[in-house]
Amino acid sequence: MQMIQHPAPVNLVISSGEPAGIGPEVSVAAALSFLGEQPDAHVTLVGDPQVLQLPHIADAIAHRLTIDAVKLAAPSISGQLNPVNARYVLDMLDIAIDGCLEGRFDAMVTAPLQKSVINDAKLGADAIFTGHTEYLAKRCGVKHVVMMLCADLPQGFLGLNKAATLRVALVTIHLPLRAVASAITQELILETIQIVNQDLRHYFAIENPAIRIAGLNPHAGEGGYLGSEEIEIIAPAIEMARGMGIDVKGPYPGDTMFDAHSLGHVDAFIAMYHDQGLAPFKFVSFGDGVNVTLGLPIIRTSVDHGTALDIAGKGSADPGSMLEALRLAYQMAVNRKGLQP
Ligand SMILES: NC(=O)C1=CN([C@@H]2O[C@H](COP(=O)(O)OP(=O)(O)OC[C@H]3O[C@@H](n4cnc5c(N)ncnc54)[C@H](O)[C@@H]3O)[C@@H](O)[C@H]2O)C=CC1
Ligand SMILES: NCC(=O)COP(=O)(O)O
Repeated sequence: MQMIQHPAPVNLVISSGEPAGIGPEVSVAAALSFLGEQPDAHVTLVGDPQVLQLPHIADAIAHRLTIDAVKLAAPSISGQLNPVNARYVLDMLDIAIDGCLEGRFDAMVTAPLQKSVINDAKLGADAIFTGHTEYLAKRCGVKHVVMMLCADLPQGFLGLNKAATLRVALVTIHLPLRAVASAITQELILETIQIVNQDLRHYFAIENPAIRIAGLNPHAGEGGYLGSEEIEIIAPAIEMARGMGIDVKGPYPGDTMFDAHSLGHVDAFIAMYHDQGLAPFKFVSFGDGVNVTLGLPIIRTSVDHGTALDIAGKGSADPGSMLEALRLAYQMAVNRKGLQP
């Protein structure tokens, strides 16, 4: 008799983020919903049980949830940042990263942390802590990673005649605006296009991704009268990528690149800097978007929102983005393993 093998469960790990923010509460709520809908998933939730405040958990999912307890340095009060607990936040991240690198977890999902309090804690790092993305790149020994945000938009929204997915990737990430123009090089743009193209194929099962890329200046430089980066840097990088067989078009003016009609046939939009890409993204999707780090040897997804200190501990935080981050991490892990969901 032929035995049908049940695929191994997909193991996800959650770092529950800044303890004074909404990270712990959205992590618990989303993990329980996700385990309820996905019978072959296992979730390890990392954090201090005092902060996580787990409710009663139904037997049907309790055996697929593990708590990896990390102790806070000092009791946490919702809405009040305490640099003493910054090490705790990084320790949780390290547990998730190490577990993914060692193959104990298939993917990691991060709740929001507060960048400022990590810096206030002066943990001995020589560089400013700018976010998970850069921290993950460093910990994984990768020079270039790409931040990409994704959201499913329903039929009817923005006049869409069918549901579509908006994906927005960034060439530069957490940089002061005045540093952006000098950071943009042909090499950086070409590598960004290559990483987006490769990971959309690998993790998102898109065979030949169609990519649009923005210019830097108003009207994409207006033929050189409003800036020369499009002519000297961006267009040549696009040509190189096209020469490698990548379906990328641009540079488009940043203010008109995102149009609802293109959502059906563009798999990813690439913006030159944080707010060029994330302002339009959050305007249409805030609340259930997902932040993915591309170019890593591991899978990492995250929420599209911050620590929301103003509502932490009040029970009003929406776990929707965290749930979507779990769903996407699961799907990416399944696609990587070549398994059918
Ligand atoms: N993945 C991460 O770790 C991220 C961390 N951050 C960090 O978060 C901190 C605060 O950022 P802000 O710009 O103030 O943005 P924020 O997203 O924390 O808050 C903006 C507004 O949205 C509301 N909000 C956010 N998430 C919500 C949710 N799930 N349910 C209901 N309402 C929600 C907040 O109450 C607030 O009014 C910063 O330190 C930033 O670095 C920001 C984005 C992502
Ligand atoms: N705007 C997105 C953001 O700040 C999240 O950054 P990261 O912590 O995921 O690097």
